[in-house]
Amino acid sequence: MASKVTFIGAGNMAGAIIGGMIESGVSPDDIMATSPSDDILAPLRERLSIHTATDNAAAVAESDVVVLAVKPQIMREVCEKMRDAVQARRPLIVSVAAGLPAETLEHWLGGDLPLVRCMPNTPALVGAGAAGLYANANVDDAQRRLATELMEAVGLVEWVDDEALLDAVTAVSGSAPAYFFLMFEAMEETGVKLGLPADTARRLAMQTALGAAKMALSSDKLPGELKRNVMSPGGTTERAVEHLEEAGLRRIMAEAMTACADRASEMADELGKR
Ligand SMILES: NC(=O)C1=CN([C@@H]2O[C@H](COP(=O)(O)OP(=O)(O)OC[C@H]3O[C@@H](n4cnc5c(N)ncnc54)[C@H](O)[C@@H]3O)[C@@H](O)[C@H]2O)C=CC1
Ligand SMILES: O=C(O)[C@@H]1CCC=N1
Repeated sequence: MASKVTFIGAGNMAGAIIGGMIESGVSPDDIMATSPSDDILAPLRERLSIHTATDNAAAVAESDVVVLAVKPQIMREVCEKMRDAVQARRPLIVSVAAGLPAETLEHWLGGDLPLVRCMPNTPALVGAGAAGLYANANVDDAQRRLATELMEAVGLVEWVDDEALLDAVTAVSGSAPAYFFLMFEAMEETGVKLGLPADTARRLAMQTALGAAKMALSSDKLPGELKRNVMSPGGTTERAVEHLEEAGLRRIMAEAMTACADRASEMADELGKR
């Protein structure tokens, strides 16, 4: 991608996408990141050789794509301060913020802009991200391809036609790395109780998750069948899976993911007022 991409905000999510982009071969010369604090930018400059700036408006003036990657709570102030620069340049805007509606973001930036809302996740850092994307009516085909190219550099891309579905994407992939990290913690704790050294239990649990995901992605069988293939009748897995089902794992996942999606829509109500 020869387009100049500027990340407004250089935290966990921007850092993950930038790291993944560079890993996939995008030139650091085409990437800029901004933050009010040079303490955050200096390591990115030194480690990844990207451009950095503390002035958002100046950074926008040279960009083809502007990725909004600050916390939702400060987004309004950040957008309004760079509004004139955005209107002068009219780049493709890509927001990765949870909750905030495209129309509100566009309005804060002065209106009539091509804007893609994206819900990514941090495994983008290792090229294994999973992102949902939604385009507003001003986004043309070339800009849609550009957003796809940007996010495909760091993982899987799924477009949704209904913006409200991004809340579901947040529950299924945006927030979901944390569910698996929690599972790793729980599996390690139990592995230790069962006598394994902590690092052995951790490595085995993580490698097993990687193997299960890789196997399910490359198989033409559905996960239920792959699960049954591990469950020998009267064997060990059957005992564990029966326990998970009886203890309500499906209900717990449904409640947690619904709470996640509800929070995204609540954030839109709290922060997305125009
Ligand atoms: N962390 C995650 O797993 C995911 C985060 N997101 C979204 O990404 C966005 C950023 O989240 P994180 O990276 O986790 O937060 P973070 O707190 O790690 O990063 C935010 C960055 O914004 C910078 N910043 C603060 N004020 C600024 C300003 N005026 N101008 C430019 N930069 C400024 C901060 O220095 C910081 O580097 C949020 O909107 C969040 O909803 C979306 C999907 C996943
Ligand atoms: O927890 C959050 O609000 C952000 C959005 C999705 C993942 N992290």
